[in-house]
Amino acid sequence: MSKLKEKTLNTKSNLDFRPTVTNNIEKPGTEPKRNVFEIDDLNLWYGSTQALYEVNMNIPENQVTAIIGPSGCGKSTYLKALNRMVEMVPIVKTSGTIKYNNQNIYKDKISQEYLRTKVGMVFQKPNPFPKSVYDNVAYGPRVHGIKKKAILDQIVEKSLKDAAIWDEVKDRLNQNAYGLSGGQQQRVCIARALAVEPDVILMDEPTSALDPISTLKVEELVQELKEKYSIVIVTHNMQQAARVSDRTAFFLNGELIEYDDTNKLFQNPSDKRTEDYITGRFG
Ligand SMILES: Nc1ncnc2c1ncn2[C@@H]1O[C@H](COP(=O)(O)OP(=O)(O)OP(=O)(O)O)[C@@H](O)[C@H]1O
Repeated sequence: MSKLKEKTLNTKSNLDFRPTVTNNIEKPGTEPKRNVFEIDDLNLWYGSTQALYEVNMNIPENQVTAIIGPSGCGKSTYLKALNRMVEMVPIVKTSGTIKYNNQNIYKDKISQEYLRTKVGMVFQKPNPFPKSVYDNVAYGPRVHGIKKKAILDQIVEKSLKDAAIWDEVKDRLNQNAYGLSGGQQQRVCIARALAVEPDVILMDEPTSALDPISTLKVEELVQELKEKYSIVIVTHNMQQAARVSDRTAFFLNGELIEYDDTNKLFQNPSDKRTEDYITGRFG
């Protein structure tokens, strides 16, 4: 056991210590990544119930950032705060700052529509529209005013290719997306998110409703997508976080307890509560 781990586990003062939150530790020799999101002192309330406490966390560009923690710790709330989707709940109040590409999403003149285009979201259960595969993917571009069939055709093909589903659906573009398997539907939903050219893709437990083979396909896809996009993924599955992410954040009771390089967090966590969670002592 390393000295740090031994100390963390055995020293009373360390057990009581405030969470250590470290951002963007880079491996020697790698270029530091730019932050696509910078979150400072984020608090969030549903009415009088506080769900997030003083969250400080930077999200690097072109990386996969995993959010883990027990049920009810605020993972989905945090994710939906990033594109202001959480405000669809009317009783939500926030304080603090969320900067997306250096712009304060609450103060600067960023419309919610623009933000949700650039910061796309994929949900736990595949939620295609009851339309053809083609119309699902073309939906966003059409809303943005693209009408020419040739351009829409290109966008649909590129998005489906980027979502690693083109070969499976290219001969059934006009069939209803409901006729696809759950795993295929989820990749069509990812293609639908990609079709409006986002920067960031937020994924809220995107594989929890999928079988192991479909899960593997989505995990491989996440690895490919980070070349072009920044990804934030909420997952209950710690093996999944360890497999797909570069950085991992552990939340507990609305607090960000620890945020670090994924290898570091799983192999040598700094906080006893992280250690307890990842070793299955609670949650
Ligand atoms: N619409 C809502 N109205 C009131 N409270 C809410 C609402 N949504 C979430 N909460 C509360 O906020 C806290 C955080 O919930 P959240 O869904 O973000 O947790 P989570 O970590 O994503 O949980 P899970 O892993 O079970 O999905 C919980 O106490 C929850 O009850």
